[in-house]
Parts: sequence; structure tokens; C-alpha cells
Amino acid sequence: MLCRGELKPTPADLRPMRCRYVHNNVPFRRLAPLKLEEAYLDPYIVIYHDVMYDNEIELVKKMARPRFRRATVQNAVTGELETAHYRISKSAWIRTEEHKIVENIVQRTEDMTGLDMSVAEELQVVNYGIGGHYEPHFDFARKDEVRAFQGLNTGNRIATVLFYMSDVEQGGATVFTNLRIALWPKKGSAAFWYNLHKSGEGDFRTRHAACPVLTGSKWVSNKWIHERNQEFRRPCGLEPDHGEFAI
Ligand SMILES: O=C(O)CCC(=O)C(=O)O
Ligand SMILES: [Fe+2]
Repeated sequence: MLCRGELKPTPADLRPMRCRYVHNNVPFRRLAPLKLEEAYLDPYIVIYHDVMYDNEIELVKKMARPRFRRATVQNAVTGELETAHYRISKSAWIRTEEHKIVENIVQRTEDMTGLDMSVAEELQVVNYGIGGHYEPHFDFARKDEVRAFQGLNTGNRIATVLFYMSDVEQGGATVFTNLRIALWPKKGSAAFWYNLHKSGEGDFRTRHAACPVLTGSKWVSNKWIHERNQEFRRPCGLEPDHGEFAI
């Protein structure tokens, strides 16, 4: 139902949502503000519009194409990366230093989130063909996944920025299954949410999925930001937070 677009938010759901220009206290963004649209308030999920430009998208796609491999997931028990029937797509990683344009995208992601990008993972580019999808999951590691992100030593994935690098003719929404909302891909926009509460606990309300692509092809890229270095940007709290936003 969510994937089909049949569960529309009611006027009462939409009533408190706002769109606004934001600068997030970044001096440059006072001149070039970002377009923010609220998609959900608690947990806070926003869409930024027009934050990846067509020339950037073309370049990122060009860099990703020759590197594409069948996307993998991390086995919760062994920590090994493996293919799974519940994630059908191709993915590739692009390092920030590889191109000035990628550096610009990462700087913009910092402006959008107010978070330190030195502990973010590289840009993960993903392409879903017809039938491509990703079943409901969390982006953060659960307590029992002891080996997750071990090599990185930067803590858990505090936040996700998901860039939409194409429109999708039919299907392909990102759906939050507990919140019962669907985000429809729009080329150049990006979704941003925190995966963890301020206490560092995983926010289980952020469970989400990529619906199957029915017609066309879907391109996204993920920027996953980690916990380390964020203590002044998003201070910790003892309690799980509710609907507060750091920026
Ligand atoms: O492609 C999407 O809409 C969501 C992708 C996703 O959740 C992921 O790659 O972790
Ligand atoms: Fe995800």
C-alpha cells in the first residue's frame, strides 16, 4: 500500500509540516539558502530540494558505472558482506578526494546536516533496475551486531543523507514502514534523518525500505555519517530525544 502510493497522508497529518529556506548558520548559506521540506516531525525527516545538480549527477553516474557490483549486506552473525535476495541493486563507492565535484557534494552535505563529514563513509552510489528493491531495514547497527563498522572505529551511523539522482517512472519510493510515509524520488533532492537518538540508542522508528522499481531505473546515493566528532554538533543526551532537531 505504501509502495503503491495508496496510503496518502491526511490533511491533518500534513497540517504541521513546513517548507522553508534555511542557512543552518553556515555563512555561505545566507546567500545561497537550502530548500527544506519537512516530511515527518518525530522522528524528524526532511527533504532538501535541488541539492545535487545535473552536471554533478552525470559525473557521479559516470564514475560509478565501471565499478558497479551487486550490492551486499552485512551478515549480523559473522560480519561478512554477502549478497541477499532482500537487497537487489548495484552499488559502487566514490571517494571524496577523487573529484572536486564530489568534494562540493560532501561540503553541501555538511551544510545540510551540520555534522562533521570527516567520519562519514564514502559516497555510495546505487542503481536499481526493474524489480530492484531493498526490503525494510535499519541503517544503524544493532547492539548484537558486534562487528558492524568495526574497522572504521567511528561509532554507529548517526545519520543518513539519501540523494535522489533520478526520477522514477513508476515505483521506487523510499518508505518508512513504521511511520507509514513514502518519499518519492525526485532528481536532485535528498532525504535526511537521524538513525540514532541523542542518547546513542538506535531509533527503531527509522526502519525503511526501497520499493521495487516498476518502470524505469532508479539512481540514489547514500552518505552515512558516523557518531564520532559530532559531540558539539549534536550533543548527546541521557534520554531518547523526541522530535528535536540539531540544525
Ligand atoms: O533507495 C532507497 O530509496 C533507500 C536505500 C536505502 O535505504 C539504503 O541503501 O540503505
Ligand atoms: Fe537504508
